[in-house]
Amino acid sequence: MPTFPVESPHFGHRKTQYTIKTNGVSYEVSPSYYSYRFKVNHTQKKQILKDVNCEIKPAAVTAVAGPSGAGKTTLLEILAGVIHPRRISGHVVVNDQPMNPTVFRRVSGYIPQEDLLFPLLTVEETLLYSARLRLQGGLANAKRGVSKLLLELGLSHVAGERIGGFSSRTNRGISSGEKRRVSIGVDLVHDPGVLLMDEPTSGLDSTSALQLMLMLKTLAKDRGKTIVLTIHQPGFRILELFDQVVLLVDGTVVHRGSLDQLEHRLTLAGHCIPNHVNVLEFSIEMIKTLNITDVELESGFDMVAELLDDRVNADWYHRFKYANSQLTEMVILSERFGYNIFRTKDLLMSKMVQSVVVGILLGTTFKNVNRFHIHFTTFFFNLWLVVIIMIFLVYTFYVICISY
Ligand SMILES: Nc1ncnc2c1ncn2[C@@H]1O[C@H](COP(=O)(O)OP(=O)(O)OP(=O)(O)O)[C@@H](O)[C@H]1O
Repeated sequence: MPTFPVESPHFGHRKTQYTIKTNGVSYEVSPSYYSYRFKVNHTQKKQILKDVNCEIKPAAVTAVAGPSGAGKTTLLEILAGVIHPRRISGHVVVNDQPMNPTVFRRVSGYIPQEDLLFPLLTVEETLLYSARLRLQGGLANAKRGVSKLLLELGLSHVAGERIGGFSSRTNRGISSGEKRRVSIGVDLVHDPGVLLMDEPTSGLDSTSALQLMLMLKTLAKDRGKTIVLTIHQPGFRILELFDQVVLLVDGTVVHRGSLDQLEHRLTLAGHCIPNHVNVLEFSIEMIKTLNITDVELESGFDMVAELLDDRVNADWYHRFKYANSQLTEMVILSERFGYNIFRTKDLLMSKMVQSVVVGILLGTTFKNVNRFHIHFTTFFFNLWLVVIIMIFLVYTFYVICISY
């Protein structure tokens, strides 16, 4: 019986390649769920993906393209195991076995559209904390991995610079392209076999976008990574780097395969692609007129006939080991938190003072309760005051924590 390979990561070591297939995947959102998230009143279920079949090939770059709202991000979240297979109909299989999202998320890297980085840490520190959390072998091994990664991502020249805020003029930090590469680095640090990226080139100028895509292509070609990304309007040179394209419209796949095949289909359907427009851009424009029944979809893969039972999933799970103990993780996270706090001394002090003042004000309002002959002793007043102040302090810490 084949087993799902989960190996402890080693930099430079060629790891197992991954193929991901979706078999008849549909995704519906129930009214209560999306009313809550999107604050709208709907009574009917909303179907976001309909019967999606596709194959994500190993050691290749696959682009999921389509007009806005086509369901690209949703498909990527399903492929990444962010949306649990229980919430979809159909199957997602990884190396011919049902996806176990818990394990899969650990052997893959999912990079959302927004860069979720700590603005006050430097590029090197950001990667180092991620490496310490995800790699075995302690600080020395993490440092070795990070210096290799900095070179690979072309970030050595900004290693000591802070990431910086997005709107802050005083703490502008590194460029958007560099931030994107750091985000990729954070997920690349444990050498995952699969990288899933939502709009990696959005907000980048054409040169930075091309550089980033060239780097991803190298990762796929030279290091055997399975790369899936969503993309909006790629330029001509970026298009050449895609090994295959999954074109989505209204939650349905209208093309999967190479761009040459897409061009061939458009020509067969009687369309003439203008010289200055690339084939993907043109097909997204023409998508409504592209009759998908005219030309059969390329049959890129055989359906997985038989899915293995849950015992295999259990086996995957037990074979996986975290790089560090929970205690070590807590120490590393506390250290990172401390760093951030230390670098925001002014903010921390003002929040502390604010908490104490508000706590005292709120606490003293209950002093008058005595006048209404309720038996609160001085002890209870003081206790109440301390509780209020503590709640505000914990809240302040929490707010600072989630802000960074
Ligand atoms: N949880 C949800 N509840 C309700 N609607 C949702 C939910 N998730 C996605 N949608 C809707 O599904 C559709 C597809 O969303 P998705 O974000 O996948 O599209 P997209 O192709 O990535 O769009 P864009 O290119 O603009 O980012 C959109 O109309 C979106 O509003």
